[in-house]
Amino acid sequence: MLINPAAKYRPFPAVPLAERQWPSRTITHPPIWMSTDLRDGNQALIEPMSLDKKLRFFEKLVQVGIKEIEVGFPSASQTDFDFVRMLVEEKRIPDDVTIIVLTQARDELIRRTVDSCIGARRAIVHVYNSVAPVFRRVVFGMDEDQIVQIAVKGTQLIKELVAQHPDTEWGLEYSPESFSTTELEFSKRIVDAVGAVWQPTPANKMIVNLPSTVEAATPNVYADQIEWMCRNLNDRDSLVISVHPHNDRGTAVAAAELAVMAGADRVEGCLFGNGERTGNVDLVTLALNLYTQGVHPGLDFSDIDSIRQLVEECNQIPVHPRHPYVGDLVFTAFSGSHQDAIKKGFAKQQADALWEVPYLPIDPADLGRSYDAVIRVNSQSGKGGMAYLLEQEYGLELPRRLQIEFSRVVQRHADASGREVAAADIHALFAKEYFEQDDAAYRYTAHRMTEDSEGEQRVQIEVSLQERHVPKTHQGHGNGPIDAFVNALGLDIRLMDYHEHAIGSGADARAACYVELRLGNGPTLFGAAIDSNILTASFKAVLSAVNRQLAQGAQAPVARAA
Ligand SMILES: CC(=O)SCCNC(=O)CCNC(=O)[C@H](O)C(C)(C)COP(=O)(O)OP(=O)(O)OC[C@H]1O[C@@H](n2cnc3c(N)ncnc32)[C@H](O)[C@@H]1OP(=O)(O)O
Ligand SMILES: CC(C)C(=O)C(=O)O
Repeated sequence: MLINPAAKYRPFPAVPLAERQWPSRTITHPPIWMSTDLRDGNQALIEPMSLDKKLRFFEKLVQVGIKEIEVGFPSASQTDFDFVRMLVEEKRIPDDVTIIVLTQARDELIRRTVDSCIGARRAIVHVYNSVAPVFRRVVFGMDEDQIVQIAVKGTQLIKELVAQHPDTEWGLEYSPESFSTTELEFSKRIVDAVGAVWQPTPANKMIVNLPSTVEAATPNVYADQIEWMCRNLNDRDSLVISVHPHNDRGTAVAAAELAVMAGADRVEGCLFGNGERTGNVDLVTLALNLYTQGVHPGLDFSDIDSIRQLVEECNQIPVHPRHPYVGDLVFTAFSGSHQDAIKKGFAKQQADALWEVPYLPIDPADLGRSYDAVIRVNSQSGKGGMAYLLEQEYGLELPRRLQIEFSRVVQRHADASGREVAAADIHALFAKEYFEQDDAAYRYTAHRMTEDSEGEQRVQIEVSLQERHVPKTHQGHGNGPIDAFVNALGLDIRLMDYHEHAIGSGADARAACYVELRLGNGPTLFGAAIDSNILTASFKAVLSAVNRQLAQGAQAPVARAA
């Protein structure tokens, strides 16, 4: 890189726009969406789409609800020409959808383009020529008047040709290509000249598409340019002002949004931002950005994964895992504090209330994505993530202090493996630590209990256990079943906390119990168990905690203090 980039690159000049209005506007309704996936998107593919792929993509765009679809550059390739003919002849264009076909402003190309649409109910011929100084000088070697003549003559020819096919409702779209790097006065001049030929009316508008063919400035500059054009073009009420932002600086979405605030009525782009170089603006992100502001975009992305699948297949380009709204990882949190907040947010979120789940700008369910993938666990995760997964996948509602205790087990595992820990792995770790306990000192076998309504010591219990693989029976009594069980064990146990909940419902319901206790002077530790009988679950949970105490070095057995 250069020490002084100013020797090679110039800053983009600001637009002298007095009292610009767009910064204080908000977007309250969606623009007209135009998909150029089958044209700008297609021309940027390593392998352009086949007829079959184009058709499947077209049908998906229709299903999503896009009403203006640029279907190709029919004069450029036989496939594009054949595709337009197929749509027209096989009557595959719904009544409320309009096809658009692109052509350079060259006679033979215009003729073939108009031919491709004959018989269509409605079609828009999109004609362009590049107007920026560098194109005038380097590519065309023409002055401003000659460049205006290319556009004017092209429009005249289109007008003559379409007049010969009155059964089709024809529209015109004109793009001064490379608009955003062109002097505004010259862009106005050429657009007005095209309008003077086409003669649009408020009832029969002409589309003026103002592309940032190469994005060269911050989005506010583009917004200024659009507001300037909206203020200064002739017959504004007979025009649909369209924008076509490219993403060379990575700010196409912002540029499109600010341009709409500045007065653009229509946005051209591609699903997930395919298109020349860094792509066209991503229509999905734009639409869902609106949706998260409470404005329905008029497009349906409620099964966004199936849309992504089709687009990836047709474009042969994967969508990035961090792509807004659709990427594999965008509804996933690995870091502990994010997981904690998301878990709490989901727990508090009411179905019909305003969306308030921290870190998630949209409800994944609105896009047909599942909550399961929201939280994933690795070494950066805390208790919230693993607790969420255990609850969602296995119905285990761990009390808070148990979450803290068990998260250390998960953390050790994640650090050692260096990998993501799946929900099934977390459950296996939990089962090993609390349920299975390979070297358990005590294992529950059976119990018999009687309750006496008289006196203080009302519960009598006989407990059968395996103690270090030796069958033993103990008797005890207490003022409740757990008290009686603990007394029967004859160990110095102090119960600190107890939680239980049902897993499932009806005949298959089981009880989960979590018991926090201290054995002698040992640490306070949890035990956990699941059983179809709630008392058995709680006895097993006590033994689970005792076993963990002993495994961590407490003396066994510890005699109960007198
Ligand atoms: C910004 C955009 O995305 S615009 C869309 C771009 N898409 C495409 O180009 C994809 C399809 N294009 C093609 O297949 C071909 O370019 C074709 C069929 C359109 C034309 O092919 P060719 O006749 O071989 O010309 P080529 O591709 O080299 O284009 C350059 C010529 O077109 C002229 N030209 C370029 N744009 C325009 C225009 N909008 N209006 C009139 N002439 C133009 C150039 O001056 C140059 O003319 P020259 O050869 O006399 O110097
Ligand atoms: C044809 C025009 C609209 C274009 O694709 C561009 O300028 O990027």
